[in-house]
Amino acid sequence: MSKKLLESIQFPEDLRKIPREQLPEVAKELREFIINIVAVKEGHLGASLGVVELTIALHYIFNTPEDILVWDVGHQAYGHKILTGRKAAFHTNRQLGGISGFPKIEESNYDAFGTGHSSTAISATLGMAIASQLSGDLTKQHIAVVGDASIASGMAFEALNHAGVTNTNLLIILNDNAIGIDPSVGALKEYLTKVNLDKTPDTDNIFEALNFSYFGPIDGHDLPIITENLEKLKKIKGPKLLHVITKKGKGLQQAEQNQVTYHAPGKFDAKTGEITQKDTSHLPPKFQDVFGYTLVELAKSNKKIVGITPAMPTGSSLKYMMKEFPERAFDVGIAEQHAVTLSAGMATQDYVVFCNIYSTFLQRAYDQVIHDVCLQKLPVIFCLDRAGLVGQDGATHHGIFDMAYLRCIPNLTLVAPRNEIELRNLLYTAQLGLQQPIAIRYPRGRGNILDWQRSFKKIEIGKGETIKKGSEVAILSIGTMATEVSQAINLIDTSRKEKVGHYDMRFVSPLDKSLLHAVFKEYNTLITVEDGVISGGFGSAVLEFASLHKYKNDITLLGISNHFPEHATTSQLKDSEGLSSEKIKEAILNKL
Ligand SMILES: Cc1ncc(C[n+]2csc(CCOP(=O)(O)OP(=O)(O)O)c2C)c(N)n1
Ligand SMILES: CC(=O)[C@@H](O)[C@H](O)COP(=O)(O)O
Ligand SMILES: [Mg+2]
Repeated sequence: MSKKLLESIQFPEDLRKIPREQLPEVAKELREFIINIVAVKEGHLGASLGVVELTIALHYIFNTPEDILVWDVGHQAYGHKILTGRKAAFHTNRQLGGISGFPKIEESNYDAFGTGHSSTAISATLGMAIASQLSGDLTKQHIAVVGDASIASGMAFEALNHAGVTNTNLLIILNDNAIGIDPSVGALKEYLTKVNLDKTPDTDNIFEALNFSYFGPIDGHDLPIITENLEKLKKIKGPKLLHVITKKGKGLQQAEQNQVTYHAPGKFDAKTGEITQKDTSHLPPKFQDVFGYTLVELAKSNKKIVGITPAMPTGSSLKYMMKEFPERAFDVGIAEQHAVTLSAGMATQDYVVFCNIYSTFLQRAYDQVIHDVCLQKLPVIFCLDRAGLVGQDGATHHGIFDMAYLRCIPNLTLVAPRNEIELRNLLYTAQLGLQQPIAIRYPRGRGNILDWQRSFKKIEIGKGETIKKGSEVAILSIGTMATEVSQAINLIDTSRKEKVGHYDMRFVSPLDKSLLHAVFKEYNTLITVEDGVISGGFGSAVLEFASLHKYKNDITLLGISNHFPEHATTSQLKDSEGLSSEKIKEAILNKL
């Protein structure tokens, strides 16, 4: 058997030694390599398969890492990682102690800029290109690879607007596969489709109107065509954009045909592409589905309800409402800032707006939350999915800051249900008519309750619940951390267990002051437990309360200390952050 070409490649300099006509064979091997490992280790699949040829061509034609290559989002950079020194480590992708699923500046000098959140690549690359210009380096190339859904985001447009009046060596590769995680949306998507079908006269070219030299569209799976175009572009000065048409999931039939599922399919058969089926019928629901199905239920009787998602209809399960009430559910694309202010606008007109955003992505719309929603006391209902530790996506995606960054905003109610039923009841309560905005945070994954579709009950705003009474140590938990706390208490022997009380505080803002006064008076020792950063979070709120009321109790805060947790399973992460039931038990025993 002939030796595989990929075996000879550790770094792009090895790739560049391979004759150009053999590059399609490298592409075939690289695809197989990605499929074989992702099939077992899981991760993002379709996006990387779609850019195999592009990845090879970029490293072949440009002198990376001297020429700078930035991947937007970075979920498509598996081929890039494999060709830049991480082939042997690729089986550790997204695992504890392994390489990151996204480009990471400290992982390799080929990862010019860390990513995970979308639409940052043009700004970052432009920054590098301007820096090169200032340093007098006029030959270095600066390349940003951006997807069709990501380029429609506000940040990308801001960068295009700036880049167009520079004379930098900036090359944007628009990787247009007409889909994000879900199908791309909006007028720009329609425009790109027209360009692709050659139905737009050149004078209308939107990128040329922004002073870019525009090239394409070209077939992004045809290596001779891509390499030829990149060679040509190397010699052209100033900002330029190459429009490349690719197919997400290219090379794996199932992934090409079912692009949404194969964005990140979990385990699958590398040969057939068949996803390893798990029987989930006996499992409790995912929190996202509790949101999605409950919203449909509520929207049936409350005609004022609308749902908004920035590009995550599948991940958030807003897709159920989009199917049932297409005129009242909106996917606005990767546009978190717009999603928030759009919600504010609709709320002024007395619509009951459920704006569902992953906790980590709401970070991008912080000013809109403060300035457009909370300052005006508009009763937008924020549903923050993926709050807490999310697992293998790692540092860029953990939803661990929301309690700290939202709790300080006046007029905003901040609540974390401890289970599916509470989430359902909070969604119900929120649409009954609130006088101010509310943020409901809940985690990735499943809960514990099978019969969660019970009749609705109103939840009193600002009221916590006593789960278990004790005498010496009170545990104050927020959200689904209640489960770990209950398990921790159950691990303690009966005589000491009785001394431990457990309170689900539910609301981070407003705090349940009467419950807190009672707890501070009954117990000497308090432990707060949260799946968020300690600085400024829920435990900090309890400390502020203690200070204000001059309580001198012993208080310990459990949560995430001042660092960025990496990628690993959520249970591994909970353990390393001191938030597993075992670690919480130890913290309790230390106090007994
Ligand atoms: C700010 C932000 N919002 C949402 C996401 C979630 N997300 C990850 S990939 C993706 C779609 C990207 O689509 P596109 O840019 O077309 O790349 P493709 O997956 O098609 O390669 C989305 C919405 C994100 N990473 N960052
Ligand atoms: C790259 C990205 O941002 C998304 O694909 C993200 O990984 C989705 O996360 P969930 O799997 O939690 O929906
Ligand atoms: Mg796309």
